[in-house]
Amino acid sequence: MSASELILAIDQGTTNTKALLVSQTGKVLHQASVPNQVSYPRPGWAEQSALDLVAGVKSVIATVFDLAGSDHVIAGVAISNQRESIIVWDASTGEPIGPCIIWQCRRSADRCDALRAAGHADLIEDRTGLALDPLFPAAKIAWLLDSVPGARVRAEQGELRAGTVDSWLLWTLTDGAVHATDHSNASRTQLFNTATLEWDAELCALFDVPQRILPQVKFSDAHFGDIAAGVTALPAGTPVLAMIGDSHAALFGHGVRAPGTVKATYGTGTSLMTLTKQRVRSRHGMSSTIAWSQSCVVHHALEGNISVSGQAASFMAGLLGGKDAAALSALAQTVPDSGGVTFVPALVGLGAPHWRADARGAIVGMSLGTKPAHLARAAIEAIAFQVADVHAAMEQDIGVPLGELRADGGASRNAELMQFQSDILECPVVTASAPEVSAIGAAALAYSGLGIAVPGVAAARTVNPIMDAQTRNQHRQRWQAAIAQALVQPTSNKDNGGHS
Ligand SMILES: O=P(O)(O)OC[C@H](O)CO
Repeated sequence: MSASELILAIDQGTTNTKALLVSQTGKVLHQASVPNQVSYPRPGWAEQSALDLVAGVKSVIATVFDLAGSDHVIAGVAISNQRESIIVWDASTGEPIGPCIIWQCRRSADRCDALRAAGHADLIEDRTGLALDPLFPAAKIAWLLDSVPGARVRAEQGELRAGTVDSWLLWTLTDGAVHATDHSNASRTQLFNTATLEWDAELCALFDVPQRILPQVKFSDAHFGDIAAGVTALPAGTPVLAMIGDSHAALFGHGVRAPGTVKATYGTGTSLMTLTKQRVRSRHGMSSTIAWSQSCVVHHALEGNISVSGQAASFMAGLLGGKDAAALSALAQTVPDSGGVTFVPALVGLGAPHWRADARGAIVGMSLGTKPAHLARAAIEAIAFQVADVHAAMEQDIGVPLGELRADGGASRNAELMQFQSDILECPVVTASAPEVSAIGAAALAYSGLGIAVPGVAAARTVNPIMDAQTRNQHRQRWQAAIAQALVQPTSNKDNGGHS
């Protein structure tokens, strides 16, 4: 492979869709990004247009292809994606039968509750490593099949296909030639048995999902298929050489190949992940998941997924009439602390380690002295507090103190947040020199299949704790009291999308 042959990595996230041209040394040579719309049609629901996601991918590919010019040859494509978001489409027309129901959506909460009430939660977690929760696609697929007229019959007759975003993009980029996913994405569906490495017939029956509509599961560094003629700016036949969930790709991008290092990706939500020697069952609210499969070997991990973290800042910015998360962060810096105000961004329930779909957001501790800057500060601090909760639970599962935390994603560039994170965790936080670690990780995985070892993204700086123990404990107690408040708030049926 000559040095001019490069991987184009797509990072299809909830908030943005990006494409990056990544060199054989892991350097980002060109990149493009477009924002995505998310709709919230009812309390607790969240969805995107599946066709808009494809349009965004085509647009960023075209921009990067143009920027690459004739200097570079695109040897292949790597896909990293928002996980647990599901699309069901017509196999002959490629038309989605409904929206892309995204990971944050809670519309299938009643189905999960029914399975729990029937005593199936333990079996589901035992086989998939995932706590029964509407975050995961299984119950969402069933919801779509039952809500779109005629869909269930069509699914049973083999006329429909279902898949997570990687699978949907692969289908469209190959013009319907390939219906496949990788082990990391399959392991997030709550239908994949991570012990047998197959779709689990019993789980498909429990969730009422016909197995025949699910994609073929391949190794994350497989040759998944080839880009079809006229679908994108890329030449026909450009191979798709890697697919991997974004959080998993970030761990790979940090250069982590063995247990012992934990990373946090600060995106719309935040995911903490660490490799494990084998498949484990968490006892402290973590997910046991497949990190990736490479060179025909499956690697397992523990993960704690926080549903709303970076998004807590943009949400609070909106409430306060501010422009965006960056403006909120600037406002937060005008006060030395939150003035005793705590914000729990349980805006779609709480994920790890609590797993309470019925929890709702809470702002506690306000007084007549509370200013918008205190609320802004509380929103930034909430990101760090949630990460600390998952970190503590993960440490309990692992049984030994976790060392430094590797940080990546947009909010990892916020110096004040990283300092507060280190202070609350009482451990060093090492930030990555490039924020786009997921895309670089996906590219590195594709390169690895071509025999090229891309180094992990270098550290930008190490942030050490400076907070005194008494202040840290006060902060932690304040947070725990607020979490308790968020967990006891009554949820009306309407908040679950009208389901009882
Ligand atoms: O859209 P992101 O980058 O926040 O990632 C979403 C996660 O993959 C959901 O599990």
